[in-house]
Amino acid sequence: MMGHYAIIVTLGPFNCGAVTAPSAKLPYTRACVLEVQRFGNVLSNNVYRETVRETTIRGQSIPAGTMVNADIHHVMAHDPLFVEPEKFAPDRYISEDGKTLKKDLIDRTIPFSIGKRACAGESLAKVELILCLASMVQHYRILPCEGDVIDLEPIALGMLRPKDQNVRLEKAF
Ligand code: HEM
Repeated sequence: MMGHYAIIVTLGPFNCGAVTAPSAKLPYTRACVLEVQRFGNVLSNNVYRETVRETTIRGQSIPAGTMVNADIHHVMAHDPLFVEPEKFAPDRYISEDGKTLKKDLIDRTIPFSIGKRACAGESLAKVELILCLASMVQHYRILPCEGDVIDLEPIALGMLRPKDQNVRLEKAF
């Protein structure tokens, strides 16, 4: 609900401002996208890679030809910077001024992985996520159906898939 009001105040109710508005003007929407990606990290297993030569990491020798996996899910689900990481809480990203986002938390929100082989589509995907969420919330209130509770526990099948949910869309105006 807070996201809805923030978007309406920033962009207005009817125009297509979400398409052109700088996302810096939508801190709560950005916080929601970050928290959705942290909490519901879809590609939780990350992509397996194979070492091309023998290497050593923190004293641990890793032979060439070893399958390795950078566990991005562990960082987002267990880093102590995320207080009560099992809770869905977009507010955790908002600084005390209510306008800017906490950089240390953003730096540990890594659904696209990090380093040379990080997701090549990260910038595109981030823009799409903000636009999609802002445009939907600008026009509709998305609510659980009467008597239903939204179940945020994912189905873990290699990827973390959301369960089917029945939701109710109410025209915002
Ligand atoms: C929410 C959406 C997305 C998520 C969470 C995501 C996540 C990831 C992750 C975790 C990796 C593996 C990085 C690694 O191995 O360290 C990856 C690789 C990759 N992604 Fe995405 N991705 C998303 C959307 C996209 C889109 C929209 C594109 C293309 C337009 C894209 C293109 C790629 C490519 C080409 C790679 C392989 C990069 C490489 O091996 O160098 N992804 N993605």
